[in-house]
Amino acid sequence: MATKEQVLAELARLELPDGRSLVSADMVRALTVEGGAVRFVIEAPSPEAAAKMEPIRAAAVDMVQALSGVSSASAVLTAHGAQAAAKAPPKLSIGGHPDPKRKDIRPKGVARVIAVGSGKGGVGKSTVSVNLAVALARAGQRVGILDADFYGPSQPRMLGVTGRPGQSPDGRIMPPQAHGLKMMSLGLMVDEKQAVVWRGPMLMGAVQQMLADVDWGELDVLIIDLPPGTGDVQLTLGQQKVLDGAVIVSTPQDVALIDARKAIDMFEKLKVPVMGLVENMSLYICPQCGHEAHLFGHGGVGLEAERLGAPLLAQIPIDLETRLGGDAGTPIAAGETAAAQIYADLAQKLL
Ligand SMILES: Nc1ncnc2c1ncn2[C@@H]1O[C@H](COP(=O)(O)OP(=O)(O)OP(=O)(O)O)[C@@H](O)[C@H]1O
Repeated sequence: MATKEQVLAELARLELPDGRSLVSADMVRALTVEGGAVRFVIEAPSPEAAAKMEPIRAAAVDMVQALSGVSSASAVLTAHGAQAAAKAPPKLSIGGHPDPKRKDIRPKGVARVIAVGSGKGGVGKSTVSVNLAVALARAGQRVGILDADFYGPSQPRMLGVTGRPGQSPDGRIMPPQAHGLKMMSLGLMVDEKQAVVWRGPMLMGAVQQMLADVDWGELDVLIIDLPPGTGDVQLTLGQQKVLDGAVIVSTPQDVALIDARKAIDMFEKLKVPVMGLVENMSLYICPQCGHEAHLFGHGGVGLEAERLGAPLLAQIPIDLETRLGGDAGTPIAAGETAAAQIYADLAQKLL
């Protein structure tokens, strides 16, 4: 069986026009080797560079395929959003009341829209959203993530995307790409201080624009990272029949669970199927001695899932690497740790 190191060593032999290799130019992302099947993402510095790199991608796949112990190889070419952003600042402005004439805001090319919600803030909803999105992309899905947590947009930081998105020739917003995902966030369009004073109609207008005015293209799934609670954004998305399902994140702590119940009730009233619950910060395993501590209680989310007849989709421990990855713009699910495996399993369950 080939190892990741052997694959990287092989890719390091493939020379780019500037003399560097895919490895020395730090373009290889999300490399996985599973039972002889090798998958990776080549992240180009800009969409223009990516457009010229198809022959490199094909050559890289051929080289890896020829390695002994490799049964199949595939690579996806993406472009990093930040550079693209610098070249094409959008003229489109976000903000303003929703257009009542615009009824159907669900993006046409998107097969499924899944919301990730929570009752209470700070339970890890954005962390779960982005890592689930990355895990789905690693499982071969075409995935987008819409950061609709307008009061605290964290996806740009969690995915390491800065700068403003580009604009397509027909005037739509081009979502930046990172870690194999298309991403859009109000945090890329307006000053954070501006958005926090927005109320109902402004938020609904922004939701409408970020779904309908963004060129999401063809996607298998769009994950929406909701604001915490049961506010205007949730109502707009539910009433306008945008959502196919919702995943609820909670910690096992009672105060979080009480609020999670309210979020679940709201989705039920809106006739959005609750696909399951995720227990985040489920336990802490001491890296020194292996002792398990249930800092926020134990089992509460599982009991709630049972009461609802909805699956408990995952139990995610408190993990330093998860927090560090989130702060550094490298979601933990893009790596090979135990936490990454939990997200891969969560993605499989949802698939
Ligand atoms: N399993 C985990 N292990 C360690 N840290 C975590 C875990 N889940 C989330 N965090 C950290 O907790 C903090 C809050 O997480 P996050 O922003 O995802 O929560 P949220 O519910 O989206 O919050 P908000 O209500 O502000 O939108 C972040 O610093 C994140 O890195």
